[in-house]
Amino acid sequence: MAHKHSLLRQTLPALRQVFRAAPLEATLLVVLLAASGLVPVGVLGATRALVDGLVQGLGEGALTPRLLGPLLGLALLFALDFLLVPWVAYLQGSVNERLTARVHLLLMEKVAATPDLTPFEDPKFYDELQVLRDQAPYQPLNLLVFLGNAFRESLTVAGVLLLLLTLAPVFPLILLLATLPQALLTFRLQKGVWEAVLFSAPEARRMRYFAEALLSPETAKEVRLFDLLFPFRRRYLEAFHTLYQNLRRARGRQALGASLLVLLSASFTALALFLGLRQALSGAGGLGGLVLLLQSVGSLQQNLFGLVQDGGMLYEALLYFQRLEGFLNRPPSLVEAKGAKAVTGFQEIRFEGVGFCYPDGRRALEGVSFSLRRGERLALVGENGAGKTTLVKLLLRFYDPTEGRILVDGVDLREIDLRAWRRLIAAVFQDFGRYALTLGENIALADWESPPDPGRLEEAARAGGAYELLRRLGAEALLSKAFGGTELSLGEWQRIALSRAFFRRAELLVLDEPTASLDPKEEAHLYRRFAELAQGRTVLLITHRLASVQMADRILVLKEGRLVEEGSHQALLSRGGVYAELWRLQAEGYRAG
Ligand SMILES: Nc1ncnc2c1ncn2[C@@H]1O[C@H](COP(=O)(O)OP(=O)(O)OP(=O)(O)O)[C@@H](O)[C@H]1O
Repeated sequence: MAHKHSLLRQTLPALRQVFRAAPLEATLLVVLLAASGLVPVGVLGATRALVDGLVQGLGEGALTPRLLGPLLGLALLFALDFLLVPWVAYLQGSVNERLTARVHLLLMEKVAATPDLTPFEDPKFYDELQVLRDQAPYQPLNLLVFLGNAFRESLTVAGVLLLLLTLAPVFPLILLLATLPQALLTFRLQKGVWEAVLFSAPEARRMRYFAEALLSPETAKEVRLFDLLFPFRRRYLEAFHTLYQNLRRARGRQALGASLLVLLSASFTALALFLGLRQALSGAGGLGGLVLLLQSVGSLQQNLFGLVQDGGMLYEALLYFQRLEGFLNRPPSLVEAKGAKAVTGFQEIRFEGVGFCYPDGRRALEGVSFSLRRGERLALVGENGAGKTTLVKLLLRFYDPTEGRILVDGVDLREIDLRAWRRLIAAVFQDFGRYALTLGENIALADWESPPDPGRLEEAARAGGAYELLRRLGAEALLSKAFGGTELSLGEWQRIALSRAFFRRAELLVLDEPTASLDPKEEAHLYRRFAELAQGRTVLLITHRLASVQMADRILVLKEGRLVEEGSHQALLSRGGVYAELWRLQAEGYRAG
């Protein structure tokens, strides 16, 4: 009973998704599958009646109604069987398409609607997402095919056993003994194989990873330059051999065990036939009964083994839907406060003793306090890993501080409506997006709800340095090679990302290394325009190029997660601290160059 329950529990999440994706078609599919599962049972019954009719009518030389009935029945059943095939395929295909789209949509909604980035820090979340994403294109189809087969085969087995009951109760029992042990053993061993596959997931994943590294265009240059085919191929093969050894061992056990049971199966089959023959000779079951018995052995074996063979794929598909359900039911990592305040602007943002540890325990910020007033231009500098980007992530509330708080006009950021807050901000990140959309769309994404406005697009492109590009290619030019569009250089993409930020008429502009890929001319140009562009806006600029920092009203220097210096360029230079040292090093570098 407990087993039954767990089987049901395993099947429910999958069934729920199937019926939500396509309720009508799924119901129809169940009906057709049930019919196709019962057809073989009907064929056995009709064959038995036909044989019995034949024995009785032997020598009469005419087709009696006793023969015509079963004959017609058989013809109809065969016709039905042929008829069901295309319609089952049609429904499976159609439900599959809707189910696959549904699974993808559920994943997209769950992941992209998460307001913060904390889940991505959790390796378990990340792994789950990876598996769910990788298998989303084929597990729905596996489910429909293998669950459908299992349903049909179970019905056939049950029907055949019921039919055998009409001969004598002992027959279903003996035939089950003839077929079930072998099927069960095969199932158990087969399960060993799937588990070897599932549990050796790390190997399978490593294989995929190294194959991907050699096949993808992102790594193509280094692969060739450093001759990475050989080391990566070796790693691939190492993973493959481990996986292969495990699987081969499990498969060998499976074949051996199943062979050992052949004797048992043969004995019980012989016993059933002996009893059947005796019954037929005594005239009790008739010849039809004996034929039924013979055919039942074949049918039971075929269907039980079908169940076993498909069991592995079915198990995996059911597991997939269980995982999906678990993933979708994950509680959100960031819960928005009830009655959050919808802000429309701010006068001052204040960091008060802000500290932050990444969920893996790594401390990135400690005791950071400063304020940023409306209209001010603040630069954030510091060595790699000093915590600059982390500070921006907290400001955008991708994470909440682990100590201290961020106040917007005295209100804790956690009490502020997140969407309203983010609408006030435009940012260019180091890893900005490059979307396979048109050039115009790439820029206007920052405010996609507004109606198209060529004037505004032009203005943003001018501000971000993409105006030439816009004029040359046009707003309708499809970008990114993925869909046959134009590919841009990294610096050109960065101009688009900057224009996107300017497109959103935001109060606060956050620029994290906005010029890393720009040529010196455009960089100088951008900073010269900066005062004008930043007019009335509050700006937070992260940069390693100290020359560009001079346009800031105030500079914050971060070192190992702590705020160590704060002041204007001149004040910090005369202080002779970390900033002055960084400045001296850069200036020397330029002179040496
Ligand atoms: N997702 C993360 N999980 C764990 N640690 C992280 C994560 N992101 C960053 N860190 C760590 O936090 C510290 C601060 O990183 P951050 O990206 O804020 O530095 P940064 O000052 O912006 O550096 P850079 O100049 O290289 O961009 C680093 O030591 C980094 O290793």
